[in-house]
Amino acid sequence: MSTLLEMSGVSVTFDGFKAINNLSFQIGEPEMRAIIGPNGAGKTTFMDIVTGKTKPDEGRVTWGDNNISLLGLSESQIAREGVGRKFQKPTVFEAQTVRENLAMALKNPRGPFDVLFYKKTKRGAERIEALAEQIGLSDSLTRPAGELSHGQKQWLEIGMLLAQEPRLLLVDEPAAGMTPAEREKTTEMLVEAAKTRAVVVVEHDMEFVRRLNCKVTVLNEGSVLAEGSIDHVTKDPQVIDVYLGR
Ligand SMILES: Nc1ncnc2c1ncn2[C@@H]1O[C@H](COP(=O)(O)OP(=O)(O)OP(=O)(O)O)[C@@H](O)[C@H]1O
Repeated sequence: MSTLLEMSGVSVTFDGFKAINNLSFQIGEPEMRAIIGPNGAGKTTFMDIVTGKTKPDEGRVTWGDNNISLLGLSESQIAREGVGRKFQKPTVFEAQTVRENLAMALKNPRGPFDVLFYKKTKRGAERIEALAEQIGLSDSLTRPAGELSHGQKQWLEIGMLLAQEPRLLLVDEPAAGMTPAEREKTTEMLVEAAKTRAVVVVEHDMEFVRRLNCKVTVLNEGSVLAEGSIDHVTKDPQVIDVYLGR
């Protein structure tokens, strides 16, 4: 496993308040990583830094085989480098079918206007079917996305992100609002995705985190408080004190 993303000594201050405080963090490729921590620990800000939405005051953020700095890149350049982000609320095109949503999201070497190309060619159709299979929506390809359940919309959005073949997928609280069965399926989907890329999941649901069966980073007050297996971090007295014991 090689290092894909490295943050070192990163700090961000909002109105005099250090939301991220000398944070160092590494993620490998491929790797599944969970990030947990109390409200205000800096989890969202961390993702904002990776995607270029927030620029740190200090520190380095390097990426990829040539250790390029992400700090000089715009949000769209970072997305093109292969960073995908799934926000908590699903944002799919409700009036379009599942198939059309996936077709729109596919990385298209012929340019952004050629949705029909993907719908009509064999390769495009196969890719859509494979993605639908991966997200458990094979039977729903012709349904408008607006008709899907909350969990299914989340899966569709995960599929749309996977269509772009990100090297790093950031996922914010995927389990929120899902039924236990949907959560289980979501776990399987993310675990599968993390076999070929880096996936970083921010989640409060500890059962969900346990099932991801991966290294866990605990953030607190903008820094790493603990890191390791779920059993390691859940036994850590400091983690119990600031997060789990509450
Ligand atoms: N744009 C901003 N301006 C001012 N303060 C901010 C801004 N964004 C975040 N903060 C503050 O920075 C701290 C870290 O926030 P962040 O949203 O990253 O935490 P979090 O770990 O994602 O929390 P939660 O679990 O509640 O989502 C919080 O105290 C928050 O109020």
